[in-house]
Amino acid sequence: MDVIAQDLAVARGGVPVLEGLSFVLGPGQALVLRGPNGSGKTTLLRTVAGLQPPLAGSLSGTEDRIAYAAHADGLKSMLSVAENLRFWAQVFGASDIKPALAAFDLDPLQDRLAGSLSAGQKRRLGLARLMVTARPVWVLDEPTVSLDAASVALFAGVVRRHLASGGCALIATHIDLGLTEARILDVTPYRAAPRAALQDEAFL
Ligand SMILES: Nc1ncnc2c1ncn2[C@@H]1O[C@H](COP(=O)(O)OP(=O)(O)OP(=O)(O)O)[C@@H](O)[C@H]1O
Repeated sequence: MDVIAQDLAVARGGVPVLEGLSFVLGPGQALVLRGPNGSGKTTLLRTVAGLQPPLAGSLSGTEDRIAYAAHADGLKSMLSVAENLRFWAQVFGASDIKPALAAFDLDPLQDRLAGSLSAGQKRRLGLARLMVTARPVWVLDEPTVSLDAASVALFAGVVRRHLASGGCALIATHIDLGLTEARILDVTPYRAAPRAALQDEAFL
């Protein structure tokens, strides 16, 4: 099933950010969002993930199919690495956390409390969570922040395997993940036109 965005407009804090945006994301495909800071990539990802409604246009193929990895890792600091993964595996009805531990080199850390991990280790755990959701559409916001080169390579491999197994990914990233088959969508041309009335309100 494809994810289809048609003539989508998205807003943040009531202010339109992007408009007129359309794309199709099919099985095995990756779409990388580009654009300067503040251009609306996160807002678009939040909308696709269902955390906020679109201002206009339509989205299909997203319901109950999205695994979203946001800036905040959202880990339970008083649970161990393995307990965190088990928790999410139960929420999503998956059972085996071993492949996720192995893929992100978390085996040696599995009994450590998540709260005691370094920033990069926390990020690896946050991303490992994707693998226990069994969801086909990965929506990733700057997934490589805090990761060293070796971890970026691990992560790129995980994404590649996800695509090869029929999954897809929508990724906002400033770095090149080396996904040669990924398409690029620069959001800059879709910036919403400034609205005088809304801007006036902002100065009140
Ligand atoms: N909580 C918020 N309330 C109101 N406006 C916000 C909020 N968060 C972000 N914005 C604004 O919405 C616009 C789009 O921000 P967004 O986070 O989507 O951009 P981005 O392309 O993801 O940026 P970056 O590359 O810096 O992560 C920006 O002008 C930003 O200042």
